[in-house]
Amino acid sequence: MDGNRRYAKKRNLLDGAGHRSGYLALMNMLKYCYELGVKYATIYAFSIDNFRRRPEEVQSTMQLILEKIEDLIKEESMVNQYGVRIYFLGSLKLLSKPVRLAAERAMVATSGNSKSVLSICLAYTSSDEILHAVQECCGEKWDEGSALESKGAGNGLVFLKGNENGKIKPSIVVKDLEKHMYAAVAPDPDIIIRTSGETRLSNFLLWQSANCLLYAPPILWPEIGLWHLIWAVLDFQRNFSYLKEKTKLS
Ligand SMILES: CC(C)=CCC/C(C)=C/CC/C(C)=C/COP(=O)(O)OP(=O)(O)O
Repeated sequence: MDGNRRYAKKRNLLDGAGHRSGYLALMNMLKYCYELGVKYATIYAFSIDNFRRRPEEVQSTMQLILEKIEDLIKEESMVNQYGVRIYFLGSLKLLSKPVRLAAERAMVATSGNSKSVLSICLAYTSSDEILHAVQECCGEKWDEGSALESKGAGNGLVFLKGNENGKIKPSIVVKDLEKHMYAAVAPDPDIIIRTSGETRLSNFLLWQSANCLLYAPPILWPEIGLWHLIWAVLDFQRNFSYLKEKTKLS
């Protein structure tokens, strides 16, 4: 959702008003997605790097996020109308207690919804997600090794195998790591939309975007509309569905 502050500047508004307009644009886009039958949407709401912004800005953005999480879980919200289950992805321990608790409440409150999944990346970066997955994975393998050791099957390092040079390496496979990614709650994305014309991924879903269309319309996020979404889907259908099929087959 790039360009909220530039949108505010362009219209002589405060930064906060840019993020509020950004939130309205997000609600419209999600509604279009659900009407079109998109089952999984993942949004980059706040990165770990965003914590380095001015403290007042971090505080006001978090205040907005808190307020909007509360709105999302209201009975009459769009999330409940469309049967959307919410997940928050990221190092939630970095959030203030009220925001973290609200995020946890939203995950519990929507856990009975099953039509679509909305993943909200908060205090997220892809490198942090990958590190988290590696740590969890090694911990799990270590526990498996220790369990075997207690059964007398060897030492606690049973998950480490020697290779032909006598060096040891953990027997971790791609699937082990993927299981521990925050984003494991959804399949890999088909399309990433990044506004303001930027074609960088800025540490978003780096692992999961290996076979993904990046659509980067030259507009600021609050200016996004239905036509941009349709254009992204048509672009994907024209160029990418064939490629995806090929990747699956090879
Ligand atoms: C509950 C929920 C999902 C709330 C979402 C609230 C929301 C719209 C957050 C966006 C925050 C953000 C850092 C946007 C990026 O624009 P920018 O600040 O980087 O703008 P710029 O590119 O013009 O500097």
